Amino acid sequence: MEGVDHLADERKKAEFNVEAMKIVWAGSQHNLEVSNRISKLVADDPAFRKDDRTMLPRKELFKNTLRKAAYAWKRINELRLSEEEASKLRFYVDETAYTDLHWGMFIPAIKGQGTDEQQRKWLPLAYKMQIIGCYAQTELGHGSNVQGLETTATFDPHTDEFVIHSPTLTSSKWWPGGLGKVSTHAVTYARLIIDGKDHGVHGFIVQLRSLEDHRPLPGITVGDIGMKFGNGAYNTMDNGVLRFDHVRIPRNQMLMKVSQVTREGKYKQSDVPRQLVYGTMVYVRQRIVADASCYLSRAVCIATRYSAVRRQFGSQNGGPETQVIDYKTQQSRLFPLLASAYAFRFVGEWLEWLYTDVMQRLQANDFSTLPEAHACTAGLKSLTTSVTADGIEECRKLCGGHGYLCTSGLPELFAVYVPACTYEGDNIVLLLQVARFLMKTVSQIGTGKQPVGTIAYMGRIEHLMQCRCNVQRGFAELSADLVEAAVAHCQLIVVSKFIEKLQQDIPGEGVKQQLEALCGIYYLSLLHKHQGDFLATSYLTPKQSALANDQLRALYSKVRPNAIALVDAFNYSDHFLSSILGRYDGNVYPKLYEAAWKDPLNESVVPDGYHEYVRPLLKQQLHTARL
Ligand SMILES: CCCCCCCCCC/C=C\CCC/C=C/C(=O)SCCNC(=O)CCNC(=O)[C@H](O)C(C)(C)COP(=O)(O)OP(=O)(O)OC[C@H]1O[C@@H](n2cnc3c(N)ncnc32)[C@H](O)[C@@H]1OP(=O)(O)O
Ligand SMILES: Cc1cc2nc3c(=O)[nH]c(=O)nc-3n(C[C@H](O)[C@H](O)[C@H](O)COP(=O)(O)OP(=O)(O)OC[C@H]3O[C@@H](n4cnc5c(N)ncnc54)[C@H](O)[C@@H]3O)c2cc1C
Repeated sequence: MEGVDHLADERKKAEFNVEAMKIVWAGSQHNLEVSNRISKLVADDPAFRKDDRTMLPRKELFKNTLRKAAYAWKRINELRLSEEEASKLRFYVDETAYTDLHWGMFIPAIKGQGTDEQQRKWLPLAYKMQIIGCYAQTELGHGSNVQGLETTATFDPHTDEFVIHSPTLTSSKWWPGGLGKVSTHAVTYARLIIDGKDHGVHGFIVQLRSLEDHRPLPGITVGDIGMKFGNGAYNTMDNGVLRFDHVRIPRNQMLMKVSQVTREGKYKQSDVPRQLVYGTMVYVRQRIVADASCYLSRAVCIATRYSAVRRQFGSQNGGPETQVIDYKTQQSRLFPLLASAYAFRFVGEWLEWLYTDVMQRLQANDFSTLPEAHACTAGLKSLTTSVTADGIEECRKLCGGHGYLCTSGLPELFAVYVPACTYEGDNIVLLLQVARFLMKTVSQIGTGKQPVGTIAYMGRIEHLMQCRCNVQRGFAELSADLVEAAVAHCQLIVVSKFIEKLQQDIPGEGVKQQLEALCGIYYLSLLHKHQGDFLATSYLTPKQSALANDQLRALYSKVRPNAIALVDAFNYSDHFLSSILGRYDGNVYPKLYEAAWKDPLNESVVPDGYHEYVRPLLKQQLHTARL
């Protein structure tokens, strides 16, 4: 019934202060206040309706996204929202759009790789959205291999310009979000050519469309690359294709913080690592880690609430059937994901600190922690997005048949999230970067002391490195194993940061105890999953492994009465979750039934097509012997 909290009994079981846990999840009292205010602002505004997305044809869907983005911008300015509040508003609008790339990559690229003069020129235009930008790096033929990009930027000393050109079909820019139909400018990555010498990939600001009539400028061919996975989902984004036919830009539109080209055409590489040209990707990877906890927690919230509502089997003498959340199999699938959501939240906080620290060091020309930052952002982006993508799908399955309905919110959540395993760096390619970092670390141990434990096999590689073959062959031969080592390395970071979080002062009755239980579930479920490795390397005895599994089950029982309260602490509105299964009040069945009749297919009792295609079948006079 309306107004009844079908989960009230579950909420009464909580053994901790949920309001205090909301502050832990939000990061601070201030963050919680801003989240509450902006989330309500969005949820209460019908202009931000999103329950129709999966039913709109692409052109209508996209136009609706443009409308929402323009309306959001209008509200941001009317209400004079701060950058923090504006970012929260875009988060709660919950619709991928060209603005993600404008604010999330185009502006950071100029801030990270532009000179002070270039920032003074371009950032005010971008902040006022008088230009709209995208990040055009990936090409049809190359995405992972940035050094393989083919677009050229050839310096013309006669005119003090760069000529931007797409020499081959595979050099066409392909995938950049916001490029297809909206962006007026791009930070474009191209090979810098001076007097016939290739200086590698650099960033350039290129205008793509007229600010008067939005038509592509001369030499520019640009469009959308077409429909992507799922209905609605990422099809609100205009991922584009772009070709340059000898497009001329002024020399001062090469981003020149890291390296410069003088008026005379002299190339100057500052004494900074060339990899700083990759800085925007590092920035986004660390943000994606924090975002993974948001996506995973949304799916877990839906699956947990529904698991408490859903009853199946187990009725005694006509009494109520068993809540599926009480089945150990349901708990063994759901609670590690709940623990992961919290774990990723905390490692995301730490990674943001690490990134900020590295950026401050760079200001002082201290590059000592750059390799660690690269390895951590790459590895944690890979780990958290893979677990989150798989976790959203598991949450769909945890909801049985109803999880497959669009009104569960889970199919679209999955469809919009899964590209995170690919964009900003394919997850395997990034893990190989971590493995390279690990190998370099191990080789630097290099005093003949063999690594032990789960990285013992790296000693064999090191041995190969020293005697029988070169690093490349050893690395390539064992790359699949090295990727597993990289994952283990990243898991160690996640567990360590969860434990460090628990060593902080955490106010609120019972809050720390719940987080300790979730931390235990996180590392014990990992131990359980990989117990073969631990047993094979004698890190664990069979008895210890059995004890760990017993403790894991005990922790499931400890978390069970608190599960609903632990997902309430995510503080998501019903509007944001957009899920009948995940409703705060648990009023699932009536709302599922009500929603079904709103589907356009039910606008008529007899479906379109009946008379043409069904009636003739029913009325046909079959003359086959079979009948
Ligand atoms: C779910 C929504 C989330 C939204 C959250 C909010 C985000 C903000 C908004 C964003 C909106 C939407 C997100 C989607 C948009 C997607 C955008 C993109 O996809 S942009 C394109 C991304 N492309 C890539 O990531 C390409 C991946 N490839 C690479 O990074 C490189 O090619 C690499 C690293 C694989 C290889 O580079 P290279 O060949 O140059 O190096 P080597 O491997 O030879 O290594 C040499 C040396 O360099 C070190 N190195 C490499 N990279 C870095 C780095 N980034 N920083 C520092 N150091 C680096 C490497 O470790 C080696 O060191 P050595 O000491 O020699 O071993
Ligand atoms: C939704 C979406 C949005 C995007 N937005 C943008 C954007 O705004 N701007 C932009 O520039 N790009 C964008 N991209 C492109 C994205 O960054 C690339 O697709 C991504 O970097 C992967 O590169 P790739 O497509 O070349 O994959 P590939 O590298 O071709 O991967 C194919 C397979 O090859 C494997 N592989 C590749 N290299 C190696 C290796 N050395 N060793 C072992 N295996 C390897 C990979 O693991 C993978 O299994 C977007 C992509 C998507 C899907």
